Amino acid sequence: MHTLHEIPALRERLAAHRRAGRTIGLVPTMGNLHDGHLALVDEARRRADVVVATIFVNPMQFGPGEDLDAYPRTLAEDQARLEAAGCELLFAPDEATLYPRGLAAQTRVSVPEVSEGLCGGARPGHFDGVATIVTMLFNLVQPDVACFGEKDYQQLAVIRRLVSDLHLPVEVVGVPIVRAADGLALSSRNGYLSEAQRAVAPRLQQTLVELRQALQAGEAPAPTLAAGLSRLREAGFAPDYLELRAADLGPVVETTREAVLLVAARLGPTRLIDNLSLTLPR
Ligand SMILES: Nc1ncnc2c1ncn2[C@@H]1O[C@H](COP(=O)(O)OP(=O)(O)OP(=O)(O)O)[C@@H](O)[C@H]1O
Ligand SMILES: CC(C)(CO)[C@@H](O)C(=O)[O-]
Ligand code: BAL
Repeated sequence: MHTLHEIPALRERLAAHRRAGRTIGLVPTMGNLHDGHLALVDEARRRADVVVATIFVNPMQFGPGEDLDAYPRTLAEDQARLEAAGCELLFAPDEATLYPRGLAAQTRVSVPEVSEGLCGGARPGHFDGVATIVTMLFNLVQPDVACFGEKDYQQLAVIRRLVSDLHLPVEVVGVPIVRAADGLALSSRNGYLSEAQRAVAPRLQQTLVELRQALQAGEAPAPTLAAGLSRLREAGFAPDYLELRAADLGPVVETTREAVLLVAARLGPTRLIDNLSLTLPR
């Protein structure tokens, strides 16, 4: 696997692959890779000839007081994992390479509606940062296909809308959430949890499973979600939100069948997210 830090070297290598008629699959990440990221690499390998991963802890998507500085940076371990997973190219630029004029002067991409509420409500400006960097990575790599995790459900919806609105020639593929044996969705931020918090963390997914059962049994959403919030607080979480939305993140209406439960909650300083799809009864 080749690790590249500069844009001209990336363009040169990608041009050679394109001249040879190879398709390109992109896996954007912030590094500190785990089996969830490797599932994206596997999917990209199935769908394209050459897999390009990127590692960049994007400052534009972090708000003041968030964990930009603390975010784990583990390049050597990540390179070994990507190489073993069959990734051909790793692009790991630094901030000055991607934002040479600095963040304040940077052109931004904003995706209305789908960026609002949920994580967009709790983290103002976050999805502008995500949409901007993903647009930039799409322009730099020009992939045929790009893989993103369904764990970041709203992010995936934002990226799908961005690709649709700007007519970008890339196929966006969502990859199912990879979980630990006890159900906790894998996340780099799980590494922030103390042993005691790690023991509590699976309650997040368990609560979603319980709520899904109740909703599918025909219980009304509002009191069911209120009971879920109480259960999370009793377990020690400080929830940012717990919501039931239509699968496209629109509001649930009388005719909605395909829906999704979405949650973000803090355990101490660590912010965890999760979601669970469900079919609502008639
Ligand atoms: N458990 C998982 N299953 C499937 N995809 C995942 C999982 N965790 C992360 N991803 C996906 O990997 C890509 C890179 O995500 P990122 O580097 O932010 O990882 P992360 O572990 O989710 O980190 P964070 O703790 O910052 O949310 C995203 O598309 C994300 O949805
Ligand atoms: C898509 C992404 C790599 C953009 O920085 C990031 O939001 C992530 O890791 O999910
Ligand atoms: N996994 C999405 C990146 C972020 O939390 O900033």
